[in-house]
Amino acid sequence: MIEVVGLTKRHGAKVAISDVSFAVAPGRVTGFLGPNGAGKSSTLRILLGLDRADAGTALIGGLPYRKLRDPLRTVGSLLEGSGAHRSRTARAHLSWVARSNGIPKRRVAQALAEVGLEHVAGKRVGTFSLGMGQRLGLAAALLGEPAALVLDEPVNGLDPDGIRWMRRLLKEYAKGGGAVLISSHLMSEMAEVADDLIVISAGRVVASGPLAEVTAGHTSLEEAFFALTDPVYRSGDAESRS
Ligand SMILES: Nc1ncnc2c1ncn2[C@@H]1O[C@H](COP(=O)(O)OP(=O)(O)OP(=O)(O)O)[C@@H](O)[C@H]1O
Repeated sequence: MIEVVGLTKRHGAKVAISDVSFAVAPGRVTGFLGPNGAGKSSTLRILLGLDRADAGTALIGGLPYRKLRDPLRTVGSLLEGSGAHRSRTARAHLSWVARSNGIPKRRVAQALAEVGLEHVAGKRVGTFSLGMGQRLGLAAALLGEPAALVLDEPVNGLDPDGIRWMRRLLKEYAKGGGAVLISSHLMSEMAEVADDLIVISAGRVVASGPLAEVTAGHTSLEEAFFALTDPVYRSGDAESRS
């Protein structure tokens, strides 16, 4: 469903990502895991047509985002908050998104219910907590009933109940055949929700595959992660030092 091949992006002399390749399959939750600054947002911004790569391709359903006819019907996304205007109500915001993307009006109430915001549909977005804003952003992502979801740090700002709810929603979405790509720097989160994992460090993919495969030979995802991302381990110096 999502295919990224050889993606490279520089900001001046700084290489944000280098030769990043991975695939996201339908019916699976794929976790994009890496420390802050590893290149997750840079990759997702290119995938969603918000930035251009210096090399490589990023395809969703076989097309680059900018070539999709009805993007929100193919891929729903959440990057840094809901993007809604503070003076708009949640319902007005989603109605506007629906109208401008050829999505039937009935989906507005449905999406609000799917994220548990139906009781605050008439409230201004400016009064929302961080968690409510995340839910609204997710409602916009779900609006077009897309085949793929791409979410950058979706549990940010959610309380423990909200985190559990988000996990369930993403798992259900994948169970229904959706391809879900979520980024996070939280290992515990990924261990709970991901079927497949892509680990990125310093702009490069250092491991990818089913969660069990990536963690094989390690006692936990945390241990696997440090073994994969610590340059000392990676170069094999860990053994030669002992
Ligand atoms: N517009 C920019 N100009 C200069 N450098 C940038 C720009 N955007 C990203 N970078 C650099 O590229 C690298 C990757 O950043 P990116 O935001 O993609 O990482 P990330 O994994 O999403 O981390 P975070 O979770 O902190 O956002 C970082 O070193 C960052 O400083």
